[in-house]
Amino acid sequence: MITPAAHFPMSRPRRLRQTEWMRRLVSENTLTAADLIWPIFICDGQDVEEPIESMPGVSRMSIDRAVIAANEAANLEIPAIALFPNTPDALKTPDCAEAFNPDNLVNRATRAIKQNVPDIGIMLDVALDPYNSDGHDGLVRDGVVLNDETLFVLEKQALSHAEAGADILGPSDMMDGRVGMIRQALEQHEYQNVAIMAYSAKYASAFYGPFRDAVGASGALKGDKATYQLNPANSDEALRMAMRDIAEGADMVMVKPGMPYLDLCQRVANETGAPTYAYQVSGEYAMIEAAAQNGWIDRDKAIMEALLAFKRAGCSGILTYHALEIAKKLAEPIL
Ligand SMILES: NCC(=O)CCC(=O)O
Repeated sequence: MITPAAHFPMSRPRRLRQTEWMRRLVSENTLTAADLIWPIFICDGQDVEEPIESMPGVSRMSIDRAVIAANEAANLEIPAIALFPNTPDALKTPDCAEAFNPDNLVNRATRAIKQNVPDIGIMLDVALDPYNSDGHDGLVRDGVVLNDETLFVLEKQALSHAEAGADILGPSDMMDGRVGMIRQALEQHEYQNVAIMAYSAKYASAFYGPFRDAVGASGALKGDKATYQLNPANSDEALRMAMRDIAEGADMVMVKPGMPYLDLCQRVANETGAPTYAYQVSGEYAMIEAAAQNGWIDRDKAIMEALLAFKRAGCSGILTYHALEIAKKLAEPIL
C-alpha cells in the first residue's frame, strides 16, 4: 500500500533524499552477494584463461583456474556458480552423446570444485546446444527440433550432472515435459535433494550472441530457436510456462534475458510466489561494457543500477557475469 503524501509544504519528499546515509536508511531494496549467481565458462587444458572478445573482462577458464575462481567467489559469499562448457568441436555430434559423458568438461569441473570448494553451490544447465553439431538445444531431424526424443537425452544429461555433484540443474532447453521427466529421474535415482531452477520464461532473443561465442556455438547454429523459445511479444505465455514448470517439480524459476523482460520478472515473482531469478545475459553485459568503453555511460553506476532493478522487480537473485566484481565491491566498507 502506498501512503498518500501530505500537500507541499507539509510534505517535502526531498528530505529523505538529502544525504547518502538518509537514502540508505529509506532504501526499499538492497543488493547483497547472496543475490548473485556467477556464470563461468570452462575450457579444456591446464592453466588456461582465454579472453572472450565480445565479453570484455570475461574469460574461458580451464578447470584448475575455475577451482581458484570458485574459491574466490565462495570467500566473497556468492552462494552459487553456474558452469558452461566450451566443448571442443570434435566432440559435438548430432546425437549429443558428450552431454551425458561422465567426464565431460562441466562434470569434471563440478567434481574438482566440489572437492576443493565444498561450500559453493554448483548449477549446471541441462540442454544440448553446447554438445550439438546442429547448435540447437534439442536433437534435430530433417531440420526439425525434436521434442520427445530430446527428453531422453536430457534425462541422461541431468543424471550425469547429478552424479558429478551438481546442486542445481537448470533445464534451459525449452522442450515440453522436460522438468517433469528430470524430476522423476532424480527421484528414481535417489537424487531427491538436487534442486531444479527451470529456465521457464526463456525468450528467443538477440541478446545471447556473445554467449554463443563464449561456448563456441555460434558457428554451428542453423536457423533460429523460435520453435521452442518464447516469442518476445508474449507475457501470459511466460506465466503459463513458469506455473507448468513449478507443477512439474521445479523449485525455482528464471526469466531470461533480464532487463528487456523486467515486466516478466515482476509478474513471475508476484504471480507464482516461487523464488524467481533473472539471467542478465551476455548481450546485456556486452552493451554495458561497450558503452562504458566508449565513455558513454558510467560503468560502475550502470552495473549496480541494472542489478538493483531486478531486486526492485521482485527477483530473489540474478545470474550475472559481473557477479565477482560486484561481490568485491559490496564487501568494501561504505565509509
Ligand atoms: N543457457 C545459458 C545461456 O544461454 C546464457 C545466454 C547468455 O548469457 O547470453
